[in-house]
Amino acid sequence: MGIRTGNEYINALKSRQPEIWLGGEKVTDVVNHDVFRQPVKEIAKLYDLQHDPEYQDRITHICSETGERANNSFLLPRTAEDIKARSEAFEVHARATFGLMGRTPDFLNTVVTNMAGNPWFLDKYNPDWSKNLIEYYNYIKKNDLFLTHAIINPQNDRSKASYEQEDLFTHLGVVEEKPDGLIVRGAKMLATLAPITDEVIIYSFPGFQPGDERYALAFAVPVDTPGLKLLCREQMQDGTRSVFDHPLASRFEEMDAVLAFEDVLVPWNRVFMYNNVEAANLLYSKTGINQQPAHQSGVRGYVKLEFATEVACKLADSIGVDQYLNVQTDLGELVQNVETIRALLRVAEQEYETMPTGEVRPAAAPLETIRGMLPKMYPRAIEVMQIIGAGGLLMSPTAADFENQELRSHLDKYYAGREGVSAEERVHLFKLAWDLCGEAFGQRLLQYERYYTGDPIRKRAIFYNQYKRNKQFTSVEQALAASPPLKKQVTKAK
Ligand SMILES: Cc1cc2nc3c(=O)[nH]c(=O)nc-3n(C[C@H](O)[C@H](O)[C@H](O)COP(=O)(O)OP(=O)(O)OC[C@H]3O[C@@H](n4cnc5c(N)ncnc54)[C@H](O)[C@@H]3O)c2cc1C
Ligand SMILES: Nc1c(O)cccc1C(=O)O
Repeated sequence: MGIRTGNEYINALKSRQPEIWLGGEKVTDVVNHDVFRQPVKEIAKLYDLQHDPEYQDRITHICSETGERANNSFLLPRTAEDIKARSEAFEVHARATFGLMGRTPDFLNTVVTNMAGNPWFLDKYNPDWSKNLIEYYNYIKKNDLFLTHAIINPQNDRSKASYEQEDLFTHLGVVEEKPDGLIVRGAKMLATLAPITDEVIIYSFPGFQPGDERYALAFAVPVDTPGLKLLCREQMQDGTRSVFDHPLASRFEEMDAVLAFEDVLVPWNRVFMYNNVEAANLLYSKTGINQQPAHQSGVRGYVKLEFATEVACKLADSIGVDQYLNVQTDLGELVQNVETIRALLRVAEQEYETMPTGEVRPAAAPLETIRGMLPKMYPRAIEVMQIIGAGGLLMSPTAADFENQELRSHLDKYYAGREGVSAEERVHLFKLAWDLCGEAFGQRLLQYERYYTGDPIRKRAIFYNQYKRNKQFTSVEQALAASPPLKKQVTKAK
């Protein structure tokens, strides 16, 4: 099949009946459900871009092995040009959603591409696992499927290992082996966009301890596999609010779900790892899924930060406050943050690392730096937006108010911005900003930047420890060497 169209994606959703729970009810028609209708359309647009002559060659390539077209996120980079091709695809996808949808199909495509592109790692433990992964990669690429993933255990008691939780199967683990596969039970989170995807992939961030063997597993199943429940969080928009009043929230709600597996059968050919704490702890670093997906996240985060910065600038301009030094300083800081991320991305792409397998990866240090900085820079952009918009952010009338002829002339007068900015324009812009900096929708977007890549505190600590391990600190040694040891100096002074 190769690249799908938006319609093909939607038809695939229609052909399935996953068990989705939202607000105490089962969702039976996800495509036409108020909460999911528009997000489905936004994802469909991404699939359609692959067929748009303006974008096709920028975001897809002809696969040399199959002769079929595939998204560039399925390309395991082997040259600088491949990295560029991927970067371009990531950016096109991100710009289509202003970076507000983090788990668009390209994200997990990069994850599976890297797992399958490094079969040597799983081969060491069990050649069936790597064979299964390669087959799975070929399958999702051929059918251009959309995956969600859940790699974190539910919080429960974080001070205890999985096997120490009150119930052995609170966290997802293997119950038993059957002739046709594994029976798994328990929950995993935080599966973004799960209700509108085709497939679920399960693996984990490192952190397993001896005793956790049954939890040390990786597999993939269709989202409508019997026994799999998708437990959605409360929606942050109900799908009925006006696009004028909520220009972003009405379009880009990325639903998140806990995945609860109730004795689900995972066929053997979909098992990628099982019963191996060491392999589970090394999967993330050894197969490059700490690096290549971070490239996608970095590009998307850059687009989102730039968008938030532009909104803050337009907000300030619309009410004439960007003539003040304090406002200019805050906005300048945001623009410099955007430039910092852009520069880090370019360094990561140009100073790529070549693996013994021939794979090239954008450089780790700048990608890790983005990982560390975005969780601070994005909240800062939101704070600046709140400071600049001030009380005006709370005072916007609605589309219905503007449509009322009795009110209209009053609104046009009292809500106008600086000269040249009409009331409707200003209010529309302020509503867009409020979606980002006030609405629950915007708070989730902020929480996403803080945590999408794991715990930023522990990630930065790991980064420092790696830095220390690889660094000789030679310049400090050189500087110290210029002055003789203290004993000699004292002697000399005598
Ligand atoms: C909006 C959103 C979307 C997401 N989408 C996905 C997705 O699609 N798929 C997916 O798998 N994951 C997703 N993530 C989950 C993300 O991977 C986790 O949120 C992240 O790894 C942090 O884990 P946690 O939320 O369980 O926090 P916890 O690990 O429970 O941390 C809670 C707090 O305790 C501290 N803490 C916990 N343990 C320790 C420790 N050992 N040492 C020191 N401090 C500690 C942390 O610093 C933090 O402040 C998403 C997260 C968000 C917010
Ligand atoms: N956050 C990630 C994820 O959910 C899967 C794979 C990689 C990452 C990451 O940020 O490195």
